[in-house]
Amino acid sequence: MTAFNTGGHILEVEQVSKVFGGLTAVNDVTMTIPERSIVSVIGPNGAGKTTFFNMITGIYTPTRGSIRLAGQEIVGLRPDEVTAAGIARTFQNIRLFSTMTSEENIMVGRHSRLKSNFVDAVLRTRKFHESESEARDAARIMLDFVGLSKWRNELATNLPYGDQRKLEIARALATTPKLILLDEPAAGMNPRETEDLKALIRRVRDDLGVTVCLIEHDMRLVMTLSEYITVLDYGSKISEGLPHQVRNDPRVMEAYLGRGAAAGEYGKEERPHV
Ligand SMILES: Nc1ncnc2c1ncn2[C@@H]1O[C@H](COP(=O)(O)OP(=O)(O)OP(=O)(O)O)[C@@H](O)[C@H]1O
Repeated sequence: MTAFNTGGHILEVEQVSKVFGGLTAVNDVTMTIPERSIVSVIGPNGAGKTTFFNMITGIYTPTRGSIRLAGQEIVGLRPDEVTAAGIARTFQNIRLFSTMTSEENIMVGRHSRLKSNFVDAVLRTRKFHESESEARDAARIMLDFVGLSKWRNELATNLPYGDQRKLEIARALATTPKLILLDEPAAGMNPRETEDLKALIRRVRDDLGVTVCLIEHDMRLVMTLSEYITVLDYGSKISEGLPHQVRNDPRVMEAYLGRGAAAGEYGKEERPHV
Protein backbone atom coordinates (compact mmCIF):
# COMPACT_ATOMS: atom_id res chain seq x y z
CA MET A 1 0.00 0.00 0.00
CA THR A 2 1.32 3.43 -0.85
CA ALA A 3 0.58 6.52 1.19
CA PHE A 4 0.11 8.60 -1.94
CA ASN A 5 -2.15 8.34 -4.94
CA THR A 6 0.31 7.94 -7.81
CA GLY A 7 -0.58 4.43 -8.89
CA GLY A 8 2.46 3.10 -6.98
CA HIS A 9 4.99 5.35 -8.70
CA ILE A 10 7.59 6.95 -6.45
CA LEU A 11 8.77 9.27 -9.24
CA GLU A 12 6.82 10.73 -12.15
CA VAL A 13 8.78 12.67 -14.74
CA GLU A 14 6.53 14.32 -17.28
CA GLN A 15 7.62 15.89 -20.57
CA VAL A 16 10.87 17.20 -19.15
CA SER A 17 13.36 19.08 -21.32
CA LYS A 18 16.66 20.84 -20.67
CA VAL A 19 18.08 23.27 -23.19
CA PHE A 20 21.64 24.63 -22.82
CA GLY A 21 21.96 27.56 -25.23
CA GLY A 22 21.21 25.95 -28.59
CA LEU A 23 21.60 22.36 -27.38
CA THR A 24 18.65 20.30 -26.21
CA ALA A 25 20.36 17.91 -23.78
CA VAL A 26 17.06 16.30 -22.66
CA ASN A 27 14.09 16.44 -24.97
CA ASP A 28 10.52 15.94 -23.75
CA VAL A 29 11.22 12.84 -21.64
CA THR A 30 8.44 11.15 -19.71
CA MET A 31 9.29 8.34 -17.31
CA THR A 32 7.75 6.80 -14.20
CA ILE A 33 9.54 4.76 -11.57
CA PRO A 34 7.46 2.19 -9.67
CA GLU A 35 7.90 2.23 -5.92
CA ARG A 36 10.44 -0.36 -4.64
CA SER A 37 11.73 -1.14 -8.12
CA ILE A 38 15.23 -1.25 -9.58
CA VAL A 39 15.30 0.59 -12.90
CA SER A 40 18.02 1.86 -15.23
CA VAL A 41 18.50 4.75 -17.60
CA ILE A 42 20.91 3.85 -20.39
CA GLY A 43 22.12 5.40 -23.63
CA PRO A 44 25.32 6.21 -25.53
CA ASN A 45 27.75 8.90 -24.33
CA GLY A 46 26.16 12.34 -24.35
CA ALA A 47 22.61 10.93 -24.49
CA GLY A 48 21.49 13.20 -21.63
CA LYS A 49 21.48 10.73 -18.74
CA THR A 50 23.45 12.80 -16.22
CA THR A 51 21.52 15.93 -17.17
CA PHE A 52 18.36 13.94 -16.47
CA PHE A 53 19.66 13.02 -12.98
CA ASN A 54 20.76 16.63 -12.42
CA MET A 55 17.21 17.82 -13.06
CA ILE A 56 15.70 15.25 -10.71
CA THR A 57 18.11 16.27 -7.94
CA GLY A 58 17.63 20.03 -8.32
CA ILE A 59 21.09 20.79 -9.72
CA TYR A 60 19.46 21.97 -12.95
CA THR A 61 15.96 23.40 -13.29
CA PRO A 62 14.19 21.83 -16.28
CA THR A 63 13.46 24.20 -19.15
CA ARG A 64 10.05 22.53 -19.31
CA GLY A 65 8.18 19.75 -17.57
CA SER A 66 7.20 18.38 -14.20
CA ILE A 67 8.91 16.00 -11.74
CA ARG A 68 6.91 14.60 -8.83
CA LEU A 69 8.23 12.60 -5.89
CA ALA A 70 5.51 10.63 -4.12
CA GLY A 71 2.97 12.94 -5.76
CA GLN A 72 4.71 16.21 -4.75
CA GLU A 73 6.17 18.55 -7.36
CA ILE A 74 9.91 18.94 -6.80
CA VAL A 75 10.85 21.19 -9.72
CA GLY A 76 12.14 24.43 -8.22
CA LEU A 77 13.51 22.83 -5.03
CA ARG A 78 17.20 23.31 -4.21
CA PRO A 79 19.40 20.17 -4.15
CA ASP A 80 19.38 20.09 -0.32
CA GLU A 81 15.58 20.37 -0.34
CA VAL A 82 15.36 17.50 -2.84
CA THR A 83 17.57 15.44 -0.50
CA ALA A 84 15.31 16.30 2.44
CA ALA A 85 12.27 15.34 0.31
CA GLY A 86 13.75 11.86 -0.10
CA ILE A 87 16.07 11.59 -3.11
CA ALA A 88 19.74 10.70 -2.63
CA ARG A 89 22.37 10.22 -5.30
CA THR A 90 25.93 9.22 -6.04
CA PHE A 91 28.06 10.75 -8.77
CA GLN A 92 29.88 9.44 -11.83
CA ASN A 93 33.22 10.49 -10.31
CA ILE A 94 33.75 9.53 -6.69
CA ARG A 95 33.14 12.56 -4.47
CA LEU A 96 34.23 11.48 -1.01
CA PHE A 97 35.98 13.76 1.47
CA SER A 98 39.44 12.22 1.24
CA THR A 99 40.75 13.71 4.51
CA MET A 100 37.84 12.30 6.51
CA THR A 101 37.40 8.76 7.77
CA SER A 102 34.75 6.46 6.31
CA GLU A 103 32.57 7.05 9.37
CA GLU A 104 32.90 10.84 9.10
CA ASN A 105 32.00 10.74 5.41
CA ILE A 106 28.72 9.02 6.25
CA MET A 107 28.08 11.43 9.12
CA VAL A 108 28.20 14.27 6.59
CA GLY A 109 25.34 12.56 4.71
CA ARG A 110 23.45 12.09 7.95
CA HIS A 111 23.82 15.77 8.88
CA SER A 112 21.31 16.73 6.18
CA ARG A 113 18.76 14.99 8.42
CA LEU A 114 19.83 16.41 11.77
CA LYS A 115 18.00 18.96 13.84
CA SER A 116 20.97 20.93 15.18
CA ASN A 117 22.00 23.99 13.18
CA PHE A 118 25.14 26.03 12.66
CA VAL A 119 24.67 28.00 15.89
CA ASP A 120 24.27 24.74 17.85
CA ALA A 121 27.48 23.48 16.28
CA VAL A 122 29.46 26.64 17.15
CA LEU A 123 28.13 26.79 20.71
CA ARG A 124 28.42 23.00 21.12
CA THR A 125 24.95 22.84 22.65
CA ARG A 126 23.39 19.69 24.07
CA LYS A 127 21.31 19.42 20.91
CA PHE A 128 24.53 19.43 18.90
CA HIS A 129 26.07 16.63 20.99
CA GLU A 130 22.90 14.56 20.73
CA SER A 131 22.82 15.02 16.95
CA GLU A 132 26.49 14.13 16.71
CA SER A 133 26.01 10.93 18.62
CA GLU A 134 22.90 10.03 16.60
CA ALA A 135 24.85 10.64 13.36
CA ARG A 136 27.69 8.41 14.58
CA ASP A 137 25.29 5.58 15.43
CA ALA A 138 23.59 5.91 12.04
CA ALA A 139 26.97 5.93 10.28
CA ARG A 140 28.00 2.70 12.02
CA ILE A 141 24.75 1.01 11.03
CA MET A 142 25.26 2.07 7.40
CA LEU A 143 28.92 0.97 7.41
CA ASP A 144 27.79 -2.42 8.65
CA PHE A 145 25.02 -2.58 6.02
CA VAL A 146 27.46 -2.04 3.14
CA GLY A 147 30.08 -4.32 4.73
CA LEU A 148 32.69 -1.64 5.48
CA SER A 149 32.81 -1.73 9.29
CA LYS A 150 36.49 -2.67 9.25
CA TRP A 151 37.27 0.62 7.47
CA ARG A 152 35.40 2.77 10.01
CA ASN A 153 38.43 4.82 11.13
CA GLU A 154 40.34 4.65 7.86
CA LEU A 155 40.61 7.72 5.64
CA ALA A 156 38.22 7.35 2.70
CA THR A 157 41.07 7.82 0.25
CA ASN A 158 42.85 4.69 1.59
CA LEU A 159 39.93 2.36 0.80
CA PRO A 160 40.09 0.04 -2.22
CA TYR A 161 38.28 1.52 -5.21
CA GLY A 162 35.22 -0.74 -5.03
CA ASP A 163 34.83 0.03 -1.33
CA GLN A 164 34.98 3.78 -1.99
CA ARG A 165 32.00 3.33 -4.33
CA LYS A 166 30.16 1.41 -1.59
CA LEU A 167 31.00 4.15 0.90
CA GLU A 168 29.38 6.70 -1.40
CA ILE A 169 26.25 4.57 -1.47
CA ALA A 170 26.31 4.33 2.34
CA ARG A 171 26.63 8.11 2.61
CA ALA A 172 23.67 8.59 0.27
CA LEU A 173 21.62 6.03 2.23
CA ALA A 174 22.37 7.88 5.48
CA THR A 175 19.95 10.59 4.32
CA THR A 176 17.17 7.92 4.57
CA PRO A 177 15.96 8.39 0.99
CA LYS A 178 12.86 6.98 -0.67
CA LEU A 179 14.74 6.90 -3.98
CA ILE A 180 18.46 6.60 -4.66
CA LEU A 181 20.00 7.58 -7.99
CA LEU A 182 23.31 5.88 -8.80
CA ASP A 183 25.34 7.45 -11.62
CA GLU A 184 27.57 4.72 -13.10
CA PRO A 185 28.14 2.86 -9.83
CA ALA A 186 30.13 0.08 -11.52
CA ALA A 187 32.48 2.38 -13.46
CA GLY A 188 36.07 1.17 -13.06
CA MET A 189 35.10 -1.93 -11.09
CA ASN A 190 36.49 -5.39 -11.74
CA PRO A 191 34.02 -8.28 -12.28
CA ARG A 192 34.14 -9.38 -8.63
CA GLU A 193 33.49 -5.86 -7.35
CA THR A 194 30.63 -5.53 -9.84
CA GLU A 195 29.03 -8.75 -8.54
CA ASP A 196 29.36 -7.42 -4.96
CA LEU A 197 27.78 -4.15 -6.03
CA LYS A 198 24.88 -5.98 -7.65
CA ALA A 199 24.17 -7.86 -4.42
CA LEU A 200 24.37 -4.61 -2.43
CA ILE A 201 21.93 -2.79 -4.75
CA ARG A 202 19.46 -5.67 -4.39
CA ARG A 203 19.74 -5.44 -0.59
CA VAL A 204 19.16 -1.68 -0.70
CA ARG A 205 15.82 -2.37 -2.29
CA ASP A 206 14.90 -5.63 -0.53
CA ASP A 207 16.07 -4.82 3.01
CA LEU A 208 15.70 -1.03 3.16
CA GLY A 209 12.75 -0.66 0.78
CA VAL A 210 14.55 2.07 -1.17
CA THR A 211 13.73 2.44 -4.87
CA VAL A 212 16.85 2.39 -7.06
CA CYS A 213 17.47 4.10 -10.40
CA LEU A 214 20.85 3.71 -12.03
CA ILE A 215 22.71 5.06 -15.00
CA GLU A 216 25.12 2.38 -16.12
CA HIS A 217 27.23 1.45 -19.12
CA ASP A 218 27.93 -2.13 -17.95
CA MET A 219 25.22 -3.87 -19.98
CA ARG A 220 25.61 -7.20 -18.20
CA LEU A 221 24.86 -5.49 -14.89
CA VAL A 222 22.00 -3.46 -16.36
CA MET A 223 20.33 -6.46 -17.99
CA THR A 224 20.61 -8.74 -14.95
CA LEU A 225 19.70 -6.17 -12.28
CA SER A 226 17.05 -3.89 -13.79
CA GLU A 227 13.37 -4.63 -13.77
CA TYR A 228 12.68 -1.85 -16.23
CA ILE A 229 14.93 0.14 -18.56
CA THR A 230 14.59 3.53 -20.24
CA VAL A 231 16.86 4.34 -23.17
CA LEU A 232 17.90 7.86 -24.12
CA ASP A 233 19.66 8.93 -27.30
CA TYR A 234 20.46 12.52 -28.25
CA GLY A 235 18.29 13.64 -25.32
CA SER A 236 15.14 11.78 -26.39
CA LYS A 237 13.61 8.59 -25.05
CA ILE A 238 13.96 6.04 -27.85
CA SER A 239 12.89 2.88 -26.03
CA GLU A 240 11.70 1.52 -22.70
CA GLY A 241 10.59 -1.82 -21.33
CA LEU A 242 11.74 -5.04 -19.75
CA PRO A 243 15.43 -5.93 -20.23
CA HIS A 244 14.76 -8.48 -23.00
CA GLN A 245 12.49 -6.02 -24.82
CA VAL A 246 15.09 -3.25 -24.74
CA ARG A 247 17.93 -5.61 -25.67
CA ASN A 248 16.08 -6.73 -28.78
CA ASP A 249 14.84 -3.29 -29.82
CA PRO A 250 16.43 -2.36 -33.20
CA ARG A 251 16.34 1.34 -32.22
CA VAL A 252 18.58 0.57 -29.24
CA MET A 253 21.06 -1.47 -31.27
CA GLU A 254 21.16 1.33 -33.80
CA ALA A 255 21.79 3.97 -31.14
CA TYR A 256 24.68 2.00 -29.62
CA LEU A 257 26.29 0.59 -32.70
CA GLY A 258 25.64 3.22 -35.34
CA ARG A 259 23.04 3.80 -37.96
CA GLY A 260 22.62 0.67 -40.04
CA ALA A 261 24.03 -1.57 -37.32
CA ALA A 262 20.73 -3.35 -36.89
CA ALA A 263 21.26 -4.54 -40.45
CA GLY A 264 24.80 -5.63 -39.59
CA GLU A 265 26.57 -2.83 -41.40
CA TYR A 266 28.75 -1.67 -38.46
CA GLY A 267 29.31 -5.01 -36.76
CA LYS A 268 30.77 -4.45 -33.31
CA GLU A 269 32.07 -0.93 -33.88
CA GLU A 270 31.15 1.90 -31.56
CA ARG A 271 28.84 4.52 -32.88
CA PRO A 272 30.94 6.73 -35.17
CA HIS A 273 31.87 10.07 -33.63
CA VAL A 274 30.29 12.99 -35.41
N1 LIG B 1 26.08 22.44 -18.18
C1 LIG B 1 26.04 22.15 -19.49
N2 LIG B 1 26.16 23.12 -20.41
C2 LIG B 1 26.11 22.85 -21.72
N3 LIG B 1 25.96 21.60 -22.24
C3 LIG B 1 25.86 20.60 -21.36
C4 LIG B 1 25.88 20.80 -19.94
N4 LIG B 1 25.75 19.59 -19.33
C5 LIG B 1 25.63 18.68 -20.31
N5 LIG B 1 25.69 19.28 -21.53
C6 LIG B 1 25.58 18.62 -22.84
O1 LIG B 1 24.36 17.89 -22.83
C7 LIG B 1 24.53 16.66 -23.54
C8 LIG B 1 24.15 15.51 -22.62
O2 LIG B 1 25.19 15.36 -21.65
P1 LIG B 1 25.06 14.36 -20.42
O3 LIG B 1 26.30 14.51 -19.60
O4 LIG B 1 23.78 14.54 -19.75
O5 LIG B 1 25.09 12.96 -21.18
P2 LIG B 1 25.31 11.49 -20.60
O6 LIG B 1 24.31 10.63 -21.27
O7 LIG B 1 25.31 11.54 -19.12
O8 LIG B 1 26.76 11.15 -21.12
P3 LIG B 1 27.89 10.14 -20.51
O9 LIG B 1 27.38 8.75 -20.64
O10 LIG B 1 29.07 10.41 -21.39
O11 LIG B 1 28.11 10.57 -19.09
C9 LIG B 1 25.96 16.61 -24.03
O12 LIG B 1 25.98 17.06 -25.37
C10 LIG B 1 26.67 17.58 -23.10
O13 LIG B 1 27.79 18.16 -23.73
